[in-house]
Amino acid sequence: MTDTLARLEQTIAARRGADPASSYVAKLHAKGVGKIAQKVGEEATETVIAALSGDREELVGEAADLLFHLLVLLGAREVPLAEVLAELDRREGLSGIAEKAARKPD
Ligand SMILES: N=c1c2ncn([C@@H]3O[C@H](COP(=O)(O)OP(=O)(O)OP(=O)(O)O)[C@@H](O)[C@H]3O)c2ncn1[C@@H]1O[C@H](COP(=O)(O)O)[C@@H](O)[C@H]1O
Repeated sequence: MTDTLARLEQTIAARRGADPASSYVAKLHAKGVGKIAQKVGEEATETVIAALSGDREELVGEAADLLFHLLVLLGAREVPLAEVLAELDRREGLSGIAEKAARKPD
């Protein structure tokens, strides 16, 4: 699974500088990070709607759109997927209570 996302991250990075007329990734970048963030919000909402509708196929499609646009957003902000995965790995090592404390130190 992470192989797929890592490959997609590389494809997105390679397409950033392409012609916006022939590349959706390049078209999004040309519109700026605000537009990319907006797309993530839209795809998240569509994912929620699909989950609530009970249409499994629709949910799979919307979740794929969401993950793709999230990778585009991370790339635009120069946050490598590996950094996000490392954060998830870190949390995996924490219990529920310890995780709460680690995330919200008082
Ligand atoms: N995984 C995807 C992927 N998922 C969704 N989409 C595109 O995301 C868009 C979402 O559709 P919308 O109707 O919401 O958006 P839109 O109407 O095109 O745009 P707006 O009007 O919202 O600005 C569609 O154009 C889809 O084609 C994707 N476009 C590209 N990829 C991957 O990115 C790679 C590079 O793509 P290019 O940059 O196009 O070469 C591809 O090989 C794929 O692996």
